[in-house]
Amino acid sequence: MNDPLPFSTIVRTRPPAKLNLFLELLGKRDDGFHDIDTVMVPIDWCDHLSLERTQSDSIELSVRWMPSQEIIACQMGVTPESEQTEWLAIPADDRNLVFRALEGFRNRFDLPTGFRCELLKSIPAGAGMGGASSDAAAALRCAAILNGISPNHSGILELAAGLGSDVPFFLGPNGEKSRAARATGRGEHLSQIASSSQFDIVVVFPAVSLSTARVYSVASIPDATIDSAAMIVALEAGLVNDIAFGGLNRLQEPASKTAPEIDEILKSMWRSNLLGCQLTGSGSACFGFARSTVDAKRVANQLRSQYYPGLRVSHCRQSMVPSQIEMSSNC
Ligand SMILES: C[C@](O)(CO)[C@H](O)COP(=O)(O)OP(=O)(O)OC[C@H]1O[C@@H](n2ccc(N)nc2=O)[C@H](O)[C@@H]1O
Ligand SMILES: Nc1ncnc2c1ncn2[C@@H]1O[C@H](COP(=O)(O)OP(=O)(O)OP(=O)(O)O)[C@@H](O)[C@H]1O
Repeated sequence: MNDPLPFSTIVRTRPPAKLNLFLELLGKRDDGFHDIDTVMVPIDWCDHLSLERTQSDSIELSVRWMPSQEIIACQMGVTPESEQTEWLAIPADDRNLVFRALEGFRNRFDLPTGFRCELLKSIPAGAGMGGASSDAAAALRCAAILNGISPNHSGILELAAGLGSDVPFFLGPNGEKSRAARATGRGEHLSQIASSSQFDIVVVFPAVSLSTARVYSVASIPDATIDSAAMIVALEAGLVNDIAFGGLNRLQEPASKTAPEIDEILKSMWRSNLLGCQLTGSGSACFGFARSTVDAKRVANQLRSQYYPGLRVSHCRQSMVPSQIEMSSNC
């Protein structure tokens, strides 16, 4: 453990979203979780997080949407106050996973000092894109660096797994840089997948957020489960057709029953000539692989105008976990 960095130091990072290219349910456990076999990739749809130490013993968190809540509400054809837009209201108190991560960090390392954190949101919430989990992992790593603790300290991994099943993925398997990983157990056991390709992916968020617990609660375990091995081979070989058409998400059916707009969006995505369209995580966001960068831009524009206002559509590429951290001084 080194000395903490000066109070004037600010660290910044861009927590990425994730997509589940493959997600099989292996069984329901006694602790209320499911054993899963999933393959995830980080993508370049990112939030922005900055963190500094403070002399107080508290956590100050501010959260706002980029470019603004009003612009996003306008794109989606909703008013920020309406009941259907709970996904726009991101809490800045102890309901926020970043707040809980920093609080857990202070307790775990017995810190007398506090944190000031600014979170700029871009990743849709309740979308199955792991936005809150990624923010929490980023907050833990930034907090570690500011306090002279290695981001690979075993305490960071323990805190991450305690915050949520998806959080460890955003630390990278064994803290190593990763473009794809397999997660098993309830999602906290990670292994690296040697993938170096970058694919063009169209990601679509319909204006609905889904509760992960609710989607799992109505899912059934298949009689015969499928293994992620073929997806891993396809990723390692960089074969976009095999990846796209080898996708599986066992939560897609229960999520579509909860939110019928998912099936409608998926049908439109298939019609626009994307390869292998499916739901990510517990939804509601869907994605499909494009045949080229030009095709991805064309399909994203087409879906945006077809549904305007009503969808958030983004042309994404694979990125990397953990996110890179930059340091500056406000002196
Ligand atoms: C759907 C995925 O995003 C796929 O990567 C994850 O499995 C969900 O991970 P997460 O959002 O971090 O979920 P957690 O916060 O750990 O759990 C929320 C709730 O989802 C259910 N849950 C979650 C993970 C899991 N393997 N089995 C479950 O049954 C449990 O009811 C749990 O109470
Ligand atoms: N930092 C955060 N960013 C976004 N939502 C947050 C955050 N902290 C807490 N939340 C709450 O968590 C819920 C959704 O979180 P998140 O965006 O991670 O869901 P998700 O995309 O379904 O994630 P997952 O893929 O892990 O299931 C929302 O109800 C939101 O209010």
